[in-house]
Amino acid sequence: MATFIENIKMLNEQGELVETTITIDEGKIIAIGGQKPDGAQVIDGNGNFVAPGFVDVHVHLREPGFEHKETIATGTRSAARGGFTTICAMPNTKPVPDSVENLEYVKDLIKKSAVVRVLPYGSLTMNEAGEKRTNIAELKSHGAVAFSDDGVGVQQASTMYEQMKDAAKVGAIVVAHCEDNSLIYGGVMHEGKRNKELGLPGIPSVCESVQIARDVLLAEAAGARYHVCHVSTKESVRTVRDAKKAGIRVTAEVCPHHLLLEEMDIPSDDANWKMNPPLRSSEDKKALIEGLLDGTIDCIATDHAPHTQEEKCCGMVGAPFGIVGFETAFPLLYTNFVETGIFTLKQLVDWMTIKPAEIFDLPYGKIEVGASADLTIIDLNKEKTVDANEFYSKGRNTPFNGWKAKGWPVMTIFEGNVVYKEEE
Ligand SMILES: NC(=O)N[C@@H](CC(=O)O)C(=O)O
Ligand SMILES: [Zn+2]
Repeated sequence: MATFIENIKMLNEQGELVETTITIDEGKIIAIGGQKPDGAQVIDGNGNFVAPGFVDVHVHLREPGFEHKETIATGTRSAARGGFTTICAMPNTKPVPDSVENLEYVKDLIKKSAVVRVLPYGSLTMNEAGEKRTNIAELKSHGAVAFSDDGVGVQQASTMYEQMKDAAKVGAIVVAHCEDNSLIYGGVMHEGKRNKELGLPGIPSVCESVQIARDVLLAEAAGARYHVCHVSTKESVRTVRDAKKAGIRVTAEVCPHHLLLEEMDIPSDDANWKMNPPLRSSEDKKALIEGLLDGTIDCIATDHAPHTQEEKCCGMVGAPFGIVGFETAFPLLYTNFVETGIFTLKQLVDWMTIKPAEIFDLPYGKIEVGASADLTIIDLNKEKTVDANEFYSKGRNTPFNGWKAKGWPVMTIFEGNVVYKEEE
């Protein structure tokens, strides 16, 4: 039976909101702006905004191996509640998808319990240990969406170079968490002003940018497609900008928290403010926003990284890095950047849909006839306070608890089925 969504507004090419209808059948969009087919089931959009289902190329679902933090079931329900319908799962699980066997195991788990589309990464090195290289061609042919050792940087240049050359041969994308281990200094937050006030060890900005600089040169030499995870510093933005100018095939993502927060916002030694890379200076934050606006940074990714309250209970030293992201990303960005006129609604939506989809060669992130019926219906006027206790994610680790925001997803549709509906 077809589904007919009426009383809905979508963005046109000019970025204006126009009233329309969307007809779905067999999981696909079959008409935009048409009449209700006989017998179709009707969804009333209540005059709300409909966006393509969000695409997030950097998420941590924790299963297999760390189910106490999150499972594929809870993580994908959390994604659906945030409006995400396609998410790329990072490989820092146990086991790591570093072999066909381990990748197939992860794919089976996804098939069993995911409520949205989960595309697993393969790792760059065995067990993400940075030593023995994985077989990129083989993992790609078994469905690895891209390749990363996210959670750690690849320390050895030759390891990265060899993997980039192998990736280039089969058109695979190398996705890098850039962090030079010799420059971490046991830091738990940005090496700047606030860490000194709090008496906590700092991670200097060069820890990230120096590895991006190395990698763009390696990508050039290898002819590889190279994507940088969670860019956080102004030097990183400049390095990516220069590399793009030189014609190197580099793309980059930025996380909502790095656009919204800076080191001086950290209220105390509270591990809900601990993530990797850390919140940087206000100049860094400004450079990230400029980088998005001038196209240096290509897309937004949440880096949804759930951890337990026990792990995050007792200050930054000793706590794991990472914060959850799915259920707050859109409203926080909409409220703080679109309502204030810094981004247009179209820019924000594009950075969360078509841009990441294009980088990763995915046929998603757009509303068009023939496309998968992945849709997010958003009430742009609805105002709500972030309440971590309401999250569908197992993680409560967010620095945004208590923030007021507008623009909440009220319904998420994946392959034609409603996978999230606002409770009321
Ligand atoms: N970002 C984080 O702070 N943590 C991530 C790892 C990562 O994305 O680097 C995690 O897996 O917890
Ligand atoms: Zn990372």
